[in-house]
Amino acid sequence: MTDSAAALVERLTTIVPDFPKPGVLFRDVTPVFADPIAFGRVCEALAAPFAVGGGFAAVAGIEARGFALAGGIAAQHQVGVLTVRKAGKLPGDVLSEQYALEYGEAELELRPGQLEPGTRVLVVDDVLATGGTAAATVTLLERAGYEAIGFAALLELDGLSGRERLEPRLPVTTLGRVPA
Ligand SMILES: O=P(O)(O)OC[C@H]1O[C@H](OP(=O)(O)OP(=O)(O)O)[C@H](O)[C@@H]1O
Ligand SMILES: Nc1ncnc2[nH]cnc12
Repeated sequence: MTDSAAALVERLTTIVPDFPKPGVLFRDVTPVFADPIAFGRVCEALAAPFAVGGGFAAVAGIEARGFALAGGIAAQHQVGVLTVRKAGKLPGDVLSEQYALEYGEAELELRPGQLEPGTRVLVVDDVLATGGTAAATVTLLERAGYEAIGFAALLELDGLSGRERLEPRLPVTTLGRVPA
């Protein structure tokens, strides 16, 4: 039988204890990216709920693992990619947002003016934990004048309220829930 995208994520994701800090159970999804069948299939599954209705005209990938997913989805749907990067990586004028993580503080940046105002953008990342990263990304996209139409991730971590934080702002799809 053909494995579903959710089954592939469950089977291929590995758990790394105490990374990047003691006490964190890190979910490493990079084996999903390395598997040619799984990568295409998860990209299809992440975007499918958002391809109906008005669809999306761009995909925003969050550094770092969101970049791979955004590229895969964008190629399948023939739309462009926006890269949402950690502070200090993008040249020129940037919009910045600070946020809190499961394991620290960080800042994300986006170059404005790359797409038409009102462009419908799907936001993608590997893992939804507290939702701080995704919320900061949605804020950056809105500040740039775009419409964030949904958030999609491979995994969400239970008990960190990421979904609860995001759903008042936009629809959320993930391919699996795992303990934090
Ligand atoms: O929902 P949150 O609590 O905000 O956490 C989710 C974020 O944490 C991880 O990235 P990380 O910040 O570790 O950076 P990396 O991609 O550079 O490893 C993950 O890839 C998400 O982007
Ligand atoms: N436990 C975790 N595993 C992978 N990515 C994460 N981002 C935040 N928490 C994470």
